Amino acid sequence: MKIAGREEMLEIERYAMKEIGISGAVLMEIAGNQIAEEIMRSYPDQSVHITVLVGSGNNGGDGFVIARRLFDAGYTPDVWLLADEEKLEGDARTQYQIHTRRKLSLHLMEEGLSSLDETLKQSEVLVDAMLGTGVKGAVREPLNQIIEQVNSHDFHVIAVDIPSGLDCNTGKVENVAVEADETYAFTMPKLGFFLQDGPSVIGNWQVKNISVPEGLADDLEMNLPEVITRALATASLPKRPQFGHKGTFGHALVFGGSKPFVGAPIYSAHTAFHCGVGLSTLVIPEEVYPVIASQNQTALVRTLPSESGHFTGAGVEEALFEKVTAVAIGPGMGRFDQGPELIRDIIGHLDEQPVVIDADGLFHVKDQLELLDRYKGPVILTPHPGEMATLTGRSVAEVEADRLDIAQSFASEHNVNLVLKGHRTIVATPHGTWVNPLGNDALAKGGSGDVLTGMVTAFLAQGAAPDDAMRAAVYLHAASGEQAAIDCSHYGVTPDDIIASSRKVLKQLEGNG
Ligand SMILES: NC(=O)C1=CN([C@@H]2O[C@H](COP(=O)(O)OP(=O)(O)OC[C@H]3O[C@@H](n4cnc5c(N)ncnc54)[C@H](OP(=O)(O)O)[C@@H]3O)[C@@H](O)[C@H]2O)[C@@H](O)CC1
Ligand SMILES: [K+]
Repeated sequence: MKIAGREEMLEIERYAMKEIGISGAVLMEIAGNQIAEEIMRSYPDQSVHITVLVGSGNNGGDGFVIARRLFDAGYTPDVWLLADEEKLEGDARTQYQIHTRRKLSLHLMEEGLSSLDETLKQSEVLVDAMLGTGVKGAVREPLNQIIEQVNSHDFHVIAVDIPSGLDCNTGKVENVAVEADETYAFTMPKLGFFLQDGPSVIGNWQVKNISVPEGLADDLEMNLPEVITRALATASLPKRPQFGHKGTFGHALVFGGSKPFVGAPIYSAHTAFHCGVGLSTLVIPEEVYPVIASQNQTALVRTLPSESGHFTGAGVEEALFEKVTAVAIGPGMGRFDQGPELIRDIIGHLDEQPVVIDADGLFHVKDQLELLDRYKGPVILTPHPGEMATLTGRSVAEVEADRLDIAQSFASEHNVNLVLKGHRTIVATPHGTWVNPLGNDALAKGGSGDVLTGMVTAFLAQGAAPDDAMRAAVYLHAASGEQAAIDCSHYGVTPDDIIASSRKVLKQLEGNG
């Protein structure tokens, strides 16, 4: 499922009208109908109090269609036009004229905001058709006040195409946006659903087909990001030959650990084991061996010389990587002077196996990014926004404000594969970008990233291509977090719970495939 911005939606709409010959009024009619039908399905009792708030653009035009369809079906919605009638033009004006010529009831702004608030107080369902993809900048008077009023009430809010006030491209809410329970997006979800403030205002979202095929985006050669749907995640999992032996399923090697961080590499190696690898091996500093060995039951353990609880950089040799099919560097590794050299040395000894770099592995690689482009095998980086800021020399705020573009351009510029973690994790390769629609606060905990590293490494070790491995892993990780929160509460989820839930989720995905 592709994700579109404002300009792409306009281009697709233009194409549908000009080249396919579906007029704007027809598109609007289908769009409005689709949402009216959803409302009627959810609220079969026609006495339900529905309020439709209509703005001056085409989003408002959709609102008029929804209202008319509801009247036709025996409902009596309160419809408010929140703009000057003179301002309406084009298809929105046509819909307004149909509404008024049919003498369907309509409230106007002259009635005043307090009268609108009286209506809102009695409403059970609110349809937000004030502003759509065409919003520019901060919401102006009086709509900003009206949106605040709307948000202060406790009714079911249905946003038409996008919650009013949310920027379609950036996901930024400049001053105020409708907090929707449900958003019905036409043709495609919008970029803003997944960025910045978007996830917190869109509620549950669904796409409605309005007779504009999604494939049009490809015909128009739009290189759009895609949503990692459950089906895509399932298709991205490595295939498992039924009669394989442990050698068939790969060998993941995790380089990490230090005195303060003994748990991290264990989580990664342990996760890899739970996600299907035949073997996983931990390579850790000698001094932490006793602690790690006592806590680890699934991975083989190798040690390298250490000093003050960190690797010294010595001891990396080819034999470490024999029969290894994917390597993760970084979990719990910490920062130490020889770090950059150690990373160079590890990569220098690899034989084109995929390499995942995470945590302080990223810190050690930040000043030698050319190493990544030069390496002949696939490189996968899994930064959180802070690590991405370090890699790019920007602030965390800058990274968060422009996640998608920063991830896309970093992947292309350095010829790497990137998982930019966050509330809506982004997967970027030099050839494409995907957005994970899942994830919750239960994942925001130390150790959760190490589990994700283990998942990506596991799928790579089993032969998945980098984009497949990253998509499968980020989806599985987030779905496991959601499942764990159901089982153990949002407060109580630990990395071990995410690992345990991942088996449940994998089982569901296996059933889907
Ligand atoms: N694409 C498709 O295939 C289809 C699209 N469709 C629908 O069209 C929608 C896009 O419609 P659109 O382009 O007319 O823009 P829309 O969101 O109604 O807003 C424009 C109005 O908002 C106003 N306004 C702007 N900023 C503002 C602010 N900060 N504060 C206050 N006001 C502000 C602006 O006023 P102005 O700034 O010009 O004075 C103007 O009046 C789309 O979301 C979907 O619902 C469907 O009908 C079917 C097919
Ligand atoms: K809207």
